[in-house]
Amino acid sequence: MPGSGLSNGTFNAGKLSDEDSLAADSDSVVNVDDLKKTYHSYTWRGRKHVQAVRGVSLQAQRGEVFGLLGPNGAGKTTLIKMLLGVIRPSAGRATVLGQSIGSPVARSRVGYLPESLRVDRHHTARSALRYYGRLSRMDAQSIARRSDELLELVGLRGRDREPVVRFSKGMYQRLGLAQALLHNPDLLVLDEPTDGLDPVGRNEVRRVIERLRDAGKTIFLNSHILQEVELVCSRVAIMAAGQLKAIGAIDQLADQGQHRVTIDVLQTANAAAAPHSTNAAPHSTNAAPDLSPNAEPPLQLFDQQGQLIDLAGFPTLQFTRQRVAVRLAMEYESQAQIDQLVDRLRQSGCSIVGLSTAGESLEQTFMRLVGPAVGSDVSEESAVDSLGSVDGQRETQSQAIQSMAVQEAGE
Ligand SMILES: Nc1ncnc2c1ncn2[C@@H]1O[C@H](COP(=O)(O)OP(=O)(O)OP(=O)(O)O)[C@@H](O)[C@H]1O
Repeated sequence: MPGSGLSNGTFNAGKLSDEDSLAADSDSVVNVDDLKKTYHSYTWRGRKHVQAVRGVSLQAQRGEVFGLLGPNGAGKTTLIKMLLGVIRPSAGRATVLGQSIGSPVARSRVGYLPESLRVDRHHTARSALRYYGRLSRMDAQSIARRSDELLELVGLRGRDREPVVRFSKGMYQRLGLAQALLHNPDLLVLDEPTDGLDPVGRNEVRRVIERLRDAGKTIFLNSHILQEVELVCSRVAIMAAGQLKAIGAIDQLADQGQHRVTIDVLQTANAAAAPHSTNAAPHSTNAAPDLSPNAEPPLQLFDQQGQLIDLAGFPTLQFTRQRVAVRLAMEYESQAQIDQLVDRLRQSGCSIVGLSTAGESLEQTFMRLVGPAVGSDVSEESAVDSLGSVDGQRETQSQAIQSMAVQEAGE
């Protein structure tokens, strides 16, 4: 990667031009209806079919940052390629800004930042933008004007005449954002825009994304970095095995999951480690029992009279010893479960010194919905990646358009 070891330079996101603030046609910028893609390929063992996308429907509204999440092989890149018009769907329908995907008008209004943009070493940021502008058939005057605005926007104004080999990865990605914005698209498709960036670089790219969102651009963001998605996206779609597992605001998705309560009980002489008693069901823990000779016996709670507190009604309770407390934690579905546990502890004379509840993180939501990583259905043995040298995640915009022609000719 160019520019390794060099600083990012001072970053000052510039102002957006009126052109950037242009409103899109309608509120539904991306409209996907039961979209499907099956890849067919031939090997010496016969024909293979990979159902990469199996009936996905979703909408992204104007001005929102929409996150697309999913494990490897979920079908995200295939979906993005269909939206960009790089490959044709096998079935279903989709529009971008009211135009059929793949149509020249739709393509002219979509900007794409591939995962790993390749810019020739000899280019400066300015000459690279000139090159991409010419590819998009922009005239020299428009290229110069847009370059000024965009270099300001992405914070590269003072560094625009340096060769890109001196750029850090963050600067490089910001240049990538500028090239994706050159023709002033209404929809931006960003593939892993912050992958491999340090926290400063991530923050810089995030700030540009936020400015674009505030200016009314719609952003479709494919990212593996869940924290990133949590920070910048208003809604997310979670895909696995070619299907949509969930779609909605991050809070909404998390609300459907389990919540966890943690209660700290003051550790007295009575609430100490002890072997299981026979007069009550043992407090369960999800962890496998440690059977080694030096293992500590499981923690249990005793009342003031030294009797084991019966907590068998709370089978998922887990215990950990804190400095001055014993921490009880369990998943709960209703407030009543917390009330019952608190009542039980108080009736037994326990002093509660802390209680907190927490919802799911996006990562927990993701794991709940997706589980262990799963790939798409393959009708025979393993999937074959027939894209060969045309790896969509590494394409520049112009290469993407060229590859579309190649793909379409082949289909
Ligand atoms: N050109 C192709 N020919 C045959 N199968 C393909 C082709 N492109 C992708 N696939 C298969 O389609 C499925 C979905 O792939 P896709 O690249 O869309 O997933 P993804 O979610 O983007 O994964 P990743 O995050 O790893 O990029 C996978 O099983 C993949 O092997």
